[in-house]
This record gives sequence, C-alpha cells and structure tokens, in this order.
Amino acid sequence: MKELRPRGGKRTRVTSRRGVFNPEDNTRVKHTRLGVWDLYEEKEPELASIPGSSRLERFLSLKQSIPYLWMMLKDIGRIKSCWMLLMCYGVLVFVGSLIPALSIWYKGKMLKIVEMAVETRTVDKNILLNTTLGSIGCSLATRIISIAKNKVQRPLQTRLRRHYVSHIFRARARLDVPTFDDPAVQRQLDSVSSIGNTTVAWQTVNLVTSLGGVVIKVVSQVAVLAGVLSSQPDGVLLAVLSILPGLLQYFSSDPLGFKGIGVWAATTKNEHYIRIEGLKHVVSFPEHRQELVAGNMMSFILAMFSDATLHVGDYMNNFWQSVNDYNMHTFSFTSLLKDMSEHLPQLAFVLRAIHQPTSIPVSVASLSLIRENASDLSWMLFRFVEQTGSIADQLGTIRKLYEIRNIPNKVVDGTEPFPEDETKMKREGVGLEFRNVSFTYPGGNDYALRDVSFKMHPGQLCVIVGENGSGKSTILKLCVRLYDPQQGEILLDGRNIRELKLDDLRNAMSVLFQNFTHFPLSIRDNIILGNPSLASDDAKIRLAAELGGSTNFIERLPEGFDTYLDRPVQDLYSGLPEGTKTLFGRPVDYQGVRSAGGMASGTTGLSGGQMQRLALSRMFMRSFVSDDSQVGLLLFDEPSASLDPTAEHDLFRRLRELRGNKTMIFSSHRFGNLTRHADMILYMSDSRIVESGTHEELLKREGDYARIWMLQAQAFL
Ligand SMILES: Nc1ncnc2c1ncn2[C@@H]1O[C@H](COP(=O)(O)OP(=O)(O)OP(=O)(O)O)[C@@H](O)[C@H]1O
Repeated sequence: MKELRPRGGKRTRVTSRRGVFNPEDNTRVKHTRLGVWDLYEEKEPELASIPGSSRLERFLSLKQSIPYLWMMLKDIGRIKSCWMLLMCYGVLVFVGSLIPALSIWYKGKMLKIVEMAVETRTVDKNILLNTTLGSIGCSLATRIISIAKNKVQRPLQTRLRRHYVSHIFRARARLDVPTFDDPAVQRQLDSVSSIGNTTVAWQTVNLVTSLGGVVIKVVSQVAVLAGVLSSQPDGVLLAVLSILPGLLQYFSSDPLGFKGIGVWAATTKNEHYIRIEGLKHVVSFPEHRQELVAGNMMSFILAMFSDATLHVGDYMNNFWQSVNDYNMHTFSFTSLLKDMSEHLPQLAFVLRAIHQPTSIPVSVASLSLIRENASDLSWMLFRFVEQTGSIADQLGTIRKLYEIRNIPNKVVDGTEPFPEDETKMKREGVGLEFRNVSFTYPGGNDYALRDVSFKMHPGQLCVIVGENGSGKSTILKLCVRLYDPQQGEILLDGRNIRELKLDDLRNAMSVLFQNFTHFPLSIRDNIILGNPSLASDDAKIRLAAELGGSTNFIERLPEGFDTYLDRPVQDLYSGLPEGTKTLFGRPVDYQGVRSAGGMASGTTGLSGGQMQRLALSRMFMRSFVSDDSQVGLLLFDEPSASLDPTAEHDLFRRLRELRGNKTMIFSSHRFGNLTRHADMILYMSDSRIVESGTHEELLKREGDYARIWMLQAQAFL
C-alpha cells in the first residue's frame, strides 16, 4: 500500500488564521490514538458532516482569492509576449478538451454503422471511411496539441518564473529585521516556494487552464454521449449508471480516516518508542561511533534496544505508518457502494436482454468487450513489467540486508584477557608505552604520528602539549584501538595491546574525547552509558552529575534527568494558527514545518560548557563513582576547553582528589596547574614528540615548551 505522506505542501494547508491551537481543548479538538501516537485534529465545522461539503467549503474559500488571481493575470499581461503565449496556451487547452468528445461522437457513429451492417448486411463505404479518418484524426490531433502545449509551455513558464523570482526577491529584500525574523512571515514567504525556483504562478496558470479544460471536456462529452445514447434503447439509463461510480468515487474520497488536511498535531509520549528511535540514531550516525566503541557500550545498547522493543511490541511505527494502518482499517460505506455500482451497467444490459432479446445491439456488447479486454491486457502487461523490475530491486535489497551482518571489523580482536591482576591495576594503575609508532589515518596521505616513542609508569600523570594538528588526540585514539598504527607497537603493562581482548582493553580505560558526543537519549541515559552496570543506581547517577558539574543546569530543565537533549522523535503538525507558540510543552518550530513537512526539532539548547560538563559526568560515572570500576587508565582530550576558569579549577581539584593511583594522560593547550603537576610532559610538533620531561626540565631546556610557557605567563603580567 502506498504510504500517506504530505507532499509538496499539497496535503499540509498553510493557515494564516489568528488564534492558538490547543490540543487540550476537547470541544474543538478531536483526539485519536494511533499506535504509540496521539493525534489531535481541529474539528471540522458542522457543515462538514454533509458528504462533499469540505470540498464545497474549499470552493467557497476560492472566492477570496479571485481578486489576487485577477491581479496576477494583469501582471502576466505586462510581461513581454506572455499574454500572447497565454492566449495560445488557452486555445490549445480549449481545443484539446473538445477532442475526447469528438472522439466519442465518431465512436458512436461507428457503432451505428456496425448496427446497420448487422441488420441490413450493407455498409456505406464513404461514411465508414470518413468516420475512420475522423477517429484517426482525433488521435493525431491529441498528440499534436500535446506537443504544441509543451512548446508554448516552456517559454511561458520560464518568463513567469523570471518575473516572480524578482517579485519575491523584492518582497524579501524590503523587510526589516523583526519582520524578517518572525516565523509566521518566514512561513508566508516560504509558502510561495523557494526564491530560486518559484513555480507558484505557473502552477496557478496550469491549474486554472486545466480546470477550464475539465469543464469543457465534461460538458462536451456529456452532450455527445447524450446524443449518441438517446437513440439507443435504455441509452440514458446506461449513461446514468456509467456515471454513477465516478460520482460515488468523488464522495468516497472525502476525508475518511486521517488525510493530513487542516489543523492538526501529533506527538508521542511512549518512552520506549522514543528510546528506540534514539538508539537507532546512536548506531546509525558516525558522530557517536568513537565513544560507542571506546566506551564498550554496544552490549548495553543492544540490551536497551531489546527491552524497549519488547515493551512497544507491534506499535513500532512512525507516525505516517500508524496513519496508514489506521486508514486501512477505516471502513467507507461510499467506497463499498462505488465498487458495487461498477457492475450496474452490465446488470441493466443483461436484464434488458432477458426482457427484449430482439432489440439488443449485439455489436455494442462485443465492441465494449473487446475494448475492455484490450485495456485490461495492456494494464496487466504494464503491471507485469513494472513488478518484474521491482522484484529484482527487492531481492537486491534483501541481499544487502543480510550482507551487512558479515562486514568484517578492521580492528581485529585479541585473545588474551587483561589485566592479569585487577586489584593490582586498581591499586597501582597501568603502565603505557609507545614504541616507534607511526600512523596515517585511513584515506589520509600524511603521517598523523611519526615514529612516536614514550614510556609512562603505572600511576603517572602525563600531559601532551603542542601545536594544532600535531597528533595529540591521535595518541589517545590509538590507546583505545579506535585505529591500529601501521608501524610500531603500543604496550599496556608491557603487553602488546593488539593481543589483548578488545572488551578487556577498553574496560580498563576511560576516554573523554575532544569532539565528545551526546547520545539522542535522556540525560540520565547519557550518564548511565558511562557505566551501564549502575543503570538502576540513582544515587550514583546523581553523584556522577555532581562530580561533572552538571547538577545545577540539569535540575533547572523542566524534565530534569529525563530531558532529551535532542529529541529523536519529533512532533508533527500542520496548518497551526500563527498564535500557537508552544505545543506539547515544546516551542513550535515553523522552520521545521518548512523543511520536513511539519516537524519540530525539539532540541534542548545547552551551552558548550554545559555539554562538556555532561560529557565529564559520563566520564566520572565510568571511572570514579563506584569501587567496582575497572578503569586503570584515564585519557582526557582537552577536558576543559569549554569550561570557565572556576569550573576548570574545580574539575582538576576533583580529579586530583579522586584519581588515587590511576594513570592519566591529558592533551591540552593550557599550560599551568596541569603541566606543573605532570610526571611527564610530551611536546609535539609536526606529528613527532620533540621534547619530553617534567615542567622544570623543559623550562631549563629553553625549547618550544619554555617559549610557549613564557608566552602564556606574560599574558597574565
Ligand atoms: N579522522 C581523521 N582522518 C584523517 N585525518 C585526520 C583525522 N583526524 C585527525 N587527522 C589529521 O591527523 C593530524 C593529527 O590530528 P590530531 O587530531 O591528532 O591533532 P591534535 O594535535 O590533537 O590537534 P588539536 O590541537 O587541533 O586538537 C592532523 O593533521 C589532522 O588533520
């Protein structure tokens, strides 16, 4: 079944009406439950209960637009040669609309000839020739008119677009700042299509001319049909019965179920569904991958997903899928009538044949049979070709679906458990050594690290400093085996990290990346992911938030720890009155209406520093809040880049208090407290370690480290 979706603003009606849409107002708003979704629709006025009345209402609203249509026509008249082209186009539409009637007239004549031939066994060859030529002429004329319409349409469309591009450009250019920033104004401007590709004028011209064409077609065809059928027994009855299914179709397509028209909004409060969507983002988008891998979060993420899917059950549908399900189960009496009415002409024909067998024009029956069969056959052939293609596509997709399970990982798992003695590691930390390590990123053409060697003893504090792009972050990434170096080896407590089980290796480390990520889950889940084994320990979660410095801003958020930073499931709405500023407790985002068919982004704005505090909370959760933590090596890439001086000072104080004997590596641009307390400083330049030693040793050496230290110190003099 075709999925219902708003397309090109066709279904989503832009409202400029004043007022507010309030989902809670059940006198004006209808609430429907669609799976996990809550749909709120503004009730139609009472008039809508008459079948087809919503169409009538729409036609009536056309009246208000007619002055603007007239204005547009006058405008078009002023564009060079547009009037001429428009006239030509109109004439072509007019003539083209008369042809089907002419064609029916010729067909009627042909029927008469056949009838006469059956009765008298003679044929007037001249009439037969003229009729045949006329029929062929009709088909030919249809084709020629369609080509001519295309020829006229192209320059007409181009000129209209050119004119209206500058029209919209001028309309936009003249607006002042507050007007321009007003979402309602933006919405209004966008409803007339994007600035570079405005087709509104052409669509209107096309719509008006084709509407005119339809009227001409209907009137002329009905007139000819009446003429042709009136001379046949029961012709008028047959004509009426043939038109009936069409009329019923018109009424049965009135909104039944949900069609996405009018003012409506939808949201879901199902926490399991929201979590599923968040988790899908987590495993799909590259920005989460390095933390996911380095933090060994995959098995917890899988468990979370299974649990959530179990809770949601069969309702794991997005909004539009739920709408389709709902509509499929909505019963329409008129469409049932329509289906039945399609058989009425045949029934009438058969009844007549039984009552007056002598007067049946047999040729009419055989002709219509041949015609119907021919169209059925071509339709079936078309479906066959179409379906063969789509079956091939479908099978290809199934193959891909299964192949992805076998994509091999580039970082190959080791076999040896680590550490040998967990208590010793916790007590003393781990030792780390880089031996002649060189590394180029996949696809990179230059070394990110070149022949890097250094050795850290268990429990030491190391600070890596140096220029941008010199390779500091890369050292940290290689420690957790996000990548493997092409040359050299990395040793943890004297053992090559390639030989250690990846899970064990990553469990022994905790990394805070410079480009840390936040998962599109709740704040609580974001912290829990630091140490999933403490998922149900609320006190520990709060302690981690406290240590990371996040408690203050989390508690100020309306939903506290349950707040989603980036809501993975978006609200949908359309046609809201412009006074609606918030919906379901979130601000209405009209920008979203533009880009995604009525979706709000639902992002909670946190500052860069607050984001960093949250990432730190996750790190504290992993490393410090529990005595069971297996972490022996802590890696920090610019942990205080976005923190204010007080927060930075507090962070380093807390780390000093809590670290015990854990080994720590910091990458930083800030020289100060950190470098002064370091057991070893590595100064990097151009992918190499150019200086190493303690703060005092490097100052004495009077190299690059000393020069930068002086530069930073002078800034405070
Ligand atoms: N994912 C990547 N793909 C390709 N090249 C990369 C990638 N990440 C980093 N590089 C390159 O590797 C080199 C070292 O980068 P790295 O991030 O380690 O530097 P850095 O010293 O941490 O820099 P900064 O001080 O700016 O954070 C740079 O030249 C960088 O352009």
